[in-house]
Amino acid sequence: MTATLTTPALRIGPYAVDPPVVLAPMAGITNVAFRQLCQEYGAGLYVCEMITARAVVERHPGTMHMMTFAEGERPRSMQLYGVDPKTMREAVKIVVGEGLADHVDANFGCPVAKVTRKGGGAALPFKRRLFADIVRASVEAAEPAGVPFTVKFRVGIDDEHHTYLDAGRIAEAEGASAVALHARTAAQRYSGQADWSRISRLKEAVTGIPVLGNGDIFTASDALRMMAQTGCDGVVVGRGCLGRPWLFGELEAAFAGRPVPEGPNLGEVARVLRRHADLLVRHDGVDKAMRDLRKHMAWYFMGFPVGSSLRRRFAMVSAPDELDELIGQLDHDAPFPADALGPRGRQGSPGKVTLPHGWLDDPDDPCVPEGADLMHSGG
Ligand SMILES: Cc1cc2nc3c(=O)[nH]c(=O)nc-3n(C[C@H](O)[C@H](O)[C@H](O)COP(=O)(O)O)c2cc1C
Repeated sequence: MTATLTTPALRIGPYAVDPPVVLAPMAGITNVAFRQLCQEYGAGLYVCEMITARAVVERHPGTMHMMTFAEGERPRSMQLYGVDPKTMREAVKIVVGEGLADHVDANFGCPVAKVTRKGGGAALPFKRRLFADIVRASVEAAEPAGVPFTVKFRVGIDDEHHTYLDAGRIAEAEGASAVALHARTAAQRYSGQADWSRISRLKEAVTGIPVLGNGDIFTASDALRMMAQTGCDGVVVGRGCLGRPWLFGELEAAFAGRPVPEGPNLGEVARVLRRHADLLVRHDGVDKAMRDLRKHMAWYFMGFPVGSSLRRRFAMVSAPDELDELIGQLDHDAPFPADALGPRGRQGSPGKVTLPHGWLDDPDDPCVPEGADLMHSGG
């Protein structure tokens, strides 16, 4: 039986997301060029890099540039990060009111110390009332324009402080259009395995809006397995598509019950890499494009027979001509490595989550520390 026969269509507000696949927001990765590249392989919902709510309100020029979408990219899906209801309301009002976004997601999953130390990211859902206030304020700002607001979070701070079931119930009660769970705690960072049984439990707790599952989808069959095992309404794919934008084509085929195409050989990967470079140059100019592309090189060549000195040269490429010259040196016939599981991107080791003093003493204390809405990148 195929997933299409067992899986009802995913709807997020007014949008049918078919196949039920979402590109995870990834800071420094899911810019307009990368989204466009992924969208060339398959349909789904493609979320932009995380944008700081305060920077939107202050109309930070770099932030406004991050809100670039390709012509015809619909829905324009934007993730915001904020820690207080007022700033989030204002930011949502701006991006919705000025027609910059058709879907707004909020990031409550960031485990980075400089964020959790201020009570943001994955620390925030522990403060149930504050979390509810932020969701309500954002929904109130988005709803009049018919723009759905969704929420992404982790299992909790650590194994002693799980927040996901309450976060899901609160988000639903306050009018969110869907929730997405990265099935790890903040203390886990990206280590170990995502615990998909948490997604099943969230699905039982949240019955009126779609529940999206996230964590460790590296192949199309992982996605089908997550849907079948957890009953989730859709999947969110992060590190699995790094250096592998064609994964979205494989997901589309799998969800339609078609055979999943073979992975590309090295020559085809080089063509994808070249296309990625072109898209980046078009949006950002050569210098920024090459800087951005360099971080994707190791992911593109993962498992392929590319010598270390050639890899190093790719990782320092500074111009499209040079890229072409290096591509010419690759063994284009090298087949896709059958045993490569795919790039895991950043893994990070587990560790204690840095929190504001006394944060865990009172889960309902809605205080926000001074200067909490800091600029940052990371998820
Ligand atoms: C480089 C990188 C940047 C990320 N940035 C964000 C972010 O800005 N917002 C967010 O909600 N999650 C962010 N994440 C987390 C992913 O969206 C996703 O939840 C996580 O990678 C788990 O999914 P995966 O196992 O498919 O990678 C980031 C992850 C990575 C690897």
